[in-house]
Amino acid sequence: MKKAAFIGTGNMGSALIKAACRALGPDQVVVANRTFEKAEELAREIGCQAVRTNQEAAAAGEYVFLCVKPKLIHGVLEELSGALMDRVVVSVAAGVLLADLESWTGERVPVLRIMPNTPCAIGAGMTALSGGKTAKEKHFTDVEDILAQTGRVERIEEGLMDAFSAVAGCGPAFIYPYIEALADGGVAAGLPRSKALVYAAQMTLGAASMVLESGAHPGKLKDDVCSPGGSTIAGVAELERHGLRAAAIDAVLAAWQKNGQLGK
Ligand SMILES: NC(=O)C1=CN([C@@H]2O[C@H](COP(=O)(O)OP(=O)(O)OC[C@H]3O[C@@H](n4cnc5c(N)ncnc54)[C@H](O)[C@@H]3O)[C@@H](O)[C@H]2O)C=CC1
Ligand SMILES: O=C(O)[C@@H]1CCC=N1
Repeated sequence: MKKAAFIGTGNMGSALIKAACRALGPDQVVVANRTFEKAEELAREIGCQAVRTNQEAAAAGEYVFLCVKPKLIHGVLEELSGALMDRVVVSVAAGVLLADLESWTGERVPVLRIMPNTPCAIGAGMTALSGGKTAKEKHFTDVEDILAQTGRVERIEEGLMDAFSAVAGCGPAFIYPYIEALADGGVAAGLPRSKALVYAAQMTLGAASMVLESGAHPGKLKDDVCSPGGSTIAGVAELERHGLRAAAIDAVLAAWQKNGQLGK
């Protein structure tokens, strides 16, 4: 028996599969996808096993990670009914409630939800974890061990999962356009495109690390960059004039509302 089976090898599934292979070793990971060739190609790349059906994956792995679209979770669980004895189901799907997962799997199957993000692929992810009624401490710690190479993992109440998803799950897509736009500004000011992107991305990484490592309020860190009468405050004033903060808050709220609808 392998430790982890993954159903769905798309953007999020493949990021988690790579991290699980690093944490457990590829011999502990089995993967399946609707298009087998896609699972096979990933398995060949990282050395884990690909199987042709979801049932084979569930039969081979103790922790069964469901990495398909929210609307497909119910159907996949119906397909797996009878194959989940002594298994633990871990859903990655946004907006699909633990209570629904429990009703679709049957009461005796422990169920957990996780909300990862794509930077899990390089060990820089932020993932939340919630457990259903029959999930035991061992199930939490086992999932945390499987996710050990994905980055930061935190247990949260399920009621906060949609809000967490909006900030951390969707968040990378709110940051990439910003990095791209900063680089565009750099290009407009004369930097070569390839250099401008590296400078913008490394700066973003550094600024985020300052928030996490210093514990200082982002407002204070911003103030530290703004020399009186200098260039930074001129740029900050432009961001405020264009409503950067309102745009960021509205983006998170729109994603939060949508997350709540995805499982329905
Ligand atoms: N993309 C992201 O950043 C994040 C996604 N999620 C969740 O992860 C799940 C997957 O999302 P993505 O990876 O973005 O989608 P995706 O479309 O990239 O991947 C889904 C994969 O599932 C496969 N698939 C479809 N039906 C299947 C079936 N019946 N059996 C086996 N495989 C099947 C598809 O061929 C595809 O490879 C969603 O539920 C989403 O809410 C959660 C956090 C972040
Ligand atoms: O866009 C989505 O629906 C998923 C949920 C979190 C990130 N991607």
